Amino acid sequence: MEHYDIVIIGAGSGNMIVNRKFASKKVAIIEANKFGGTCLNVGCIPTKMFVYTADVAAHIREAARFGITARLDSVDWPAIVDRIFSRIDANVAAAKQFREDNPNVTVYSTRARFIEDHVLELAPTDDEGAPGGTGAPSTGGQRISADQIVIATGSRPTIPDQFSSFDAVASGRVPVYTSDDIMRIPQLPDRLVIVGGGFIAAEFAHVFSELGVEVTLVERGPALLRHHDGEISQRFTALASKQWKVRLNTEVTAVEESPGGARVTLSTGDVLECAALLAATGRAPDTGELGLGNTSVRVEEDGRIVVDAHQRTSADGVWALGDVCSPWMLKHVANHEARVVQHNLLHPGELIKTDHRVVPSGVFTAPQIATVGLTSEMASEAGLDVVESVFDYKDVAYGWAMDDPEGFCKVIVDRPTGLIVGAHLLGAHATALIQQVVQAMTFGISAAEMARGQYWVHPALPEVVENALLGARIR
Ligand SMILES: Cc1cc2nc3c(=O)[nH]c(=O)nc-3n(C[C@H](O)[C@H](O)[C@H](O)COP(=O)(O)OP(=O)(O)OC[C@H]3O[C@@H](n4cnc5c(N)ncnc54)[C@H](O)[C@@H]3O)c2cc1C
Ligand SMILES: NC(=O)c1ccc[n+]([C@@H]2O[C@H](COP(=O)([O-])OP(=O)(O)OC[C@H]3O[C@@H](n4cnc5c(N)ncnc54)[C@H](O)[C@@H]3O)[C@@H](O)[C@H]2O)c1
Repeated sequence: MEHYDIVIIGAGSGNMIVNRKFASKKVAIIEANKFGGTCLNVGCIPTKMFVYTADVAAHIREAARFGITARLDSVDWPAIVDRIFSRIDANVAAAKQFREDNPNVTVYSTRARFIEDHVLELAPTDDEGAPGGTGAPSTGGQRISADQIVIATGSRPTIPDQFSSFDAVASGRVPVYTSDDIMRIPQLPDRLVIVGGGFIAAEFAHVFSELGVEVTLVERGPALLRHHDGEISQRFTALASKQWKVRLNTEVTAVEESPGGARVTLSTGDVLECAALLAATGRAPDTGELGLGNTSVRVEEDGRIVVDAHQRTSADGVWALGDVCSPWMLKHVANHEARVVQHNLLHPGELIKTDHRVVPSGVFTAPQIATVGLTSEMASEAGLDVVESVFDYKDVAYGWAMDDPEGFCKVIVDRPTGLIVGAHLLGAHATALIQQVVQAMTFGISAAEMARGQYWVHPALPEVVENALLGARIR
């Protein structure tokens, strides 16, 4: 049996662990699907390339408001897909080649499964599953062992259980797309039903509707993005309902084949006709086929691997990082955790801890949304004494330039300390504007210091954050 110093399962964020400091280590990286994982192949990067494309279309549609005559004549979907994936696919191939060229690294392009804490079995190499994989575990594959094993197997999309009871879906006559495959469909559907109302639903609704597709969102809860701050969720739900058809408190009760594609029956009794159906109903940690039952690695009820602050699992010498163990399924969190594991593998006597105190996120929809820290609801539940301040884009000069009627920035400040405990933005460039608040929160800069202890470029958009902070000044 081949033995390694370190084996990494999953070449998403796991792939960034190995650098030249590992040159003296014998390493194996096992990837069942594509190098780069979710973010590069089917997640953050392609979606944002589609979102930018959709934003270009939106600017053309809005041009008349600014006295510019422009018309969106047509959308060339194959050209859009080609621009995005020719770049991504080339990167994926280069990343894999780079690893294969590392003299101390062996790349296994297959699925791994634990036989015991430090022994893995590799599935036959024709197992070409989707991210997270579909291939059954092999019983006759090669076995390898390692002193240290890093589980970085990410997460996979979930499809509501009831869908498997629909004949048309179970037989494959009506495909249910997920974020894994919707970006490479051969042609744009005329009508798309998206089930779900979270991050993925909000981003794809924006993309497809700006490219000319009629979009209906079917969300089982009472609002979209409902785990966000209440004011963000409410305002976004209202704005979304103007752009797309939004069905709240609703579920899909039947899916049948129809001449145009699919006929979708809702719990309200309404029937929707569509050419394509996208499930955006959440993601689950990808542990299903890892054989964790053969190990002493503990798993939460929701399938997440239990890790301590150093990213150690309950099995000695087995680590985990990213979506497979994190309550935040976000790439910047997976990257941070990978850096912690990287350090800890190299310095077993000086372990460092993961810092999850200030984790921001952005939803690249229309309008953009960004958030960090506590929501108003969380602050109130925690019984904190806080000051909240909201400032609208329309009340700063750059908001005039953009003619933005709906954007706003909300900051939540802890009264006793003057420190910012949360910030929430809805509006253009929200995902960039949040970064300065992340910085203040991370380094303990108070709202007052942040507002008046520095210059703010005039008349730039960050003035909306400056003014929100001024509104929350305590002293
Ligand atoms: C549509 C979409 C958009 C997103 N947009 C954003 C965004 O804008 N910003 C953001 O922060 N996050 C975003 N995310 C989330 C982000 O992509 C993930 O949090 C991140 O990629 C997780 O990284 P990871 O390394 O944990 O897992 P992954 O990148 O998923 O890597 C896991 C790898 O392990 C492999 N694997 C699994 N099981 C096995 C096995 N048994 N053997 C061998 N290999 C295996 C998989 O094939 C996969 O390549 C998005 C996600 C999606 C789906
Ligand atoms: N920009 C980003 O950072 C970004 C983008 C995309 C995805 N992600 C990550 O991926 C994760 C998964 O995204 P997601 O949008 O799939 O999940 P999500 O948890 O954000 O949203 C899922 C939504 O689907 C709804 N839902 C679930 N089952 C349903 C059903 N049967 N019928 C109708 N509605 C149903 C839920 O109520 C929820 O609103 C996110 O939590 C996020 O961590 C991040």
